[in-house]
Amino acid sequence: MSFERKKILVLGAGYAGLQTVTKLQKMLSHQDADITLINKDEYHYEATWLHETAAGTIDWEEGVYPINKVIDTQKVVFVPAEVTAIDKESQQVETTQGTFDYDILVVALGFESETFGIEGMAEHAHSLVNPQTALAARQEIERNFAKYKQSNEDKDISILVGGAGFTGIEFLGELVESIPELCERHGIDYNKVNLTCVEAAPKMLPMFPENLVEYAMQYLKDRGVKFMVGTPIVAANENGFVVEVEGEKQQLEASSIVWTAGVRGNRLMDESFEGVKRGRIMVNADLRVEGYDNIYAIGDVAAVMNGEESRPWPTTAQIAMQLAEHTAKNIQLSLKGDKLEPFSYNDRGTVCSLGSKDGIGLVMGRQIKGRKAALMKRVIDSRAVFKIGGPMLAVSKGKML
Ligand SMILES: Cc1cc2nc3c(=O)[nH]c(=O)nc-3n(C[C@H](O)[C@H](O)[C@H](O)COP(=O)(O)OP(=O)(O)OC[C@H]3O[C@@H](n4cnc5c(N)ncnc54)[C@H](O)[C@@H]3O)c2cc1C
Repeated sequence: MSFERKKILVLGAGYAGLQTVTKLQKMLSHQDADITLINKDEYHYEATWLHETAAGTIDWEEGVYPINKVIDTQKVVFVPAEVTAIDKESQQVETTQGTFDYDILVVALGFESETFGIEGMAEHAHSLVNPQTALAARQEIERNFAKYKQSNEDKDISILVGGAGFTGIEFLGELVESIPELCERHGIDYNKVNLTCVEAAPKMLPMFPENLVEYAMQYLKDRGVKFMVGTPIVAANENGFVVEVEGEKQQLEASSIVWTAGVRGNRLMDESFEGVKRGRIMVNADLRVEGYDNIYAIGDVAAVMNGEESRPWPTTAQIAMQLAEHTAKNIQLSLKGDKLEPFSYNDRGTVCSLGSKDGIGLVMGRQIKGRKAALMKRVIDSRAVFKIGGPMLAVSKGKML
């Protein structure tokens, strides 16, 4: 390829940013471009495994790997730093490790918790947005079990989960697996543990057909989970959630509260671009930001339109990785002076785990449940590791062995 050497700057090393870089390093030679990747931490984390860290079914180290392990350091400079500002006019990005110029920018700064202004939620509830927050939830749950045994109280141990969406249900699926073991370790009767899921909408898991939702709900109910659907949480405090039932406010007491009902794109997006809604910016068909031919936004910071339904695709790891592959391809085309290609999403389906041995899913239009779904989930999780890090990483970090 012969063209002027460009500076490509990629922000964020989640599924979107890291997949972009690992593709670019294969597609471009050192003479073609300077590639720099900036990420807060020195490691990549599997965000789709955070509920497992939070419930204690995996150690947090199992869901992370060093970024240097998957990048070609001959072609990519990795800078561990926090991005603090994006200046589109001067084509510069400010970070805690200095200012970086770019010719082409890929913004892949991912998601944060969204509490929709519910009073006290951000201060009092745990969220599952990165390994630190997931670990904090787990440590508090474990501390409460240890304290309970020592206190000789006759009160139950209560955990409240806000939200019966994908993350809330997957988290409950892990909890019903880890809590019996925690009870055994501390000599606590499992019947003394209250697990309650509170959901404002009348229905949980809206992306799945009714029979699969029923299956998941029954699976969790059989293991002691109580559901309060159609019950909005109006506040959170040191004692638990305040909910509204038939117009009356009620305090639900709990030793741990976890909020899983909302995510948004990175707040830096609202500060850096116009027309951003909840941290997500609408992108053109070729994944560039309107008005900026040299800026791509991908993953959870992007609203990518589903042409058929006239609304954006839900933000997922699956689409983030496809957006990344497409962005790498379009960057290569742009460097050659060729026309960019429009993105088209290949939705392969979704699997919601219920712990490590069960689950529900819609894959290639077919329904699956039980052990088959659990196995499929392990395949999906391992595939993400393989796609970014290749076979060696899939062997050491994947879930197939
Ligand atoms: C518990 C859970 C389960 C999920 N399960 C599934 C699933 O089964 N299937 C699925 O497809 N999706 C799932 N998702 C959604 C999926 O995890 C996200 O859609 C995906 O992580 C988005 O990828 P991303 O690369 O855009 O962002 P992220 O994964 O959020 O990565 C963003 C990266 O940017 C870094 N960063 C953020 N801010 C800064 C900054 N200022 N400076 C420097 N670096 C920064 C972060 O540290 C991170 O490394 C799940 C999410 C959760 C929470």
